[in-house]
Amino acid sequence: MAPQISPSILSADFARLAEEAKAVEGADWLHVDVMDNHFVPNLTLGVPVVESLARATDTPLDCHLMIEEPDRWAPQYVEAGAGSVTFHVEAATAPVRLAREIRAKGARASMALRPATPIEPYEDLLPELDMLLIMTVEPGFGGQAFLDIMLPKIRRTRELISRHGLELWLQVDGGVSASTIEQCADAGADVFVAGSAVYGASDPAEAVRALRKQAEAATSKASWLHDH
Ligand SMILES: O=C(CO)[C@@H](O)[C@H](O)COP(=O)(O)O
Repeated sequence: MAPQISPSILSADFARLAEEAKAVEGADWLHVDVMDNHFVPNLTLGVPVVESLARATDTPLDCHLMIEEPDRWAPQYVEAGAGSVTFHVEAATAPVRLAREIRAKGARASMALRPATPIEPYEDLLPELDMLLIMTVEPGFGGQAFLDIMLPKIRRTRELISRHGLELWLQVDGGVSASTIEQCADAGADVFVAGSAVYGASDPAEAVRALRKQAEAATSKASWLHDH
């Protein structure tokens, strides 16, 4: 799959969300950070804002739920118009049932891992998912430095995906920028969330195009793409 870019609205101006969503039309997804001040120490937005955003943009919404009780809430984000819903495995009670429910309701099912959560215990769950998100910062805030100690986990996850012959997308989120996106692509990521690198730029749409170009160039040279 060609690399995809998903600008994170956490770095956008929340008073102008519709305009900010339009400013990145041309991106593959709009990444919507849902935080409840329990799973992470920050509070953002909920179902009604996602419903409004879905009406305001043609870009599909990639909702990242950094919340407790995702089993209860995730289906409501599908109903609100999300094209992809990511829950955290650390918060989910029944991740397989939840992934199946998200898919049955018509969205892509995605599972996220905090930096300290290993992938190996979840190998058998991968066929239930459309995307796996490896956090490359501690979730909660935009603008943090990329954790390069996550690169081996990205590589191991890409190997598992290839070994099982899965179509699973591998997303990275946190500190992804012009300085780090190539390392992520080389390690095996193919969906890139970028907040400050897009909304902090003078031309967010151009920042998306530039990140995509870098990711495409790095992916075309990456061994994971050619060795399998
Ligand atoms: O989920 C999160 C933070 O928890 C991210 O989506 C950030 O919003 C990404 O922001 P940058 O690190 O790219 O500035």
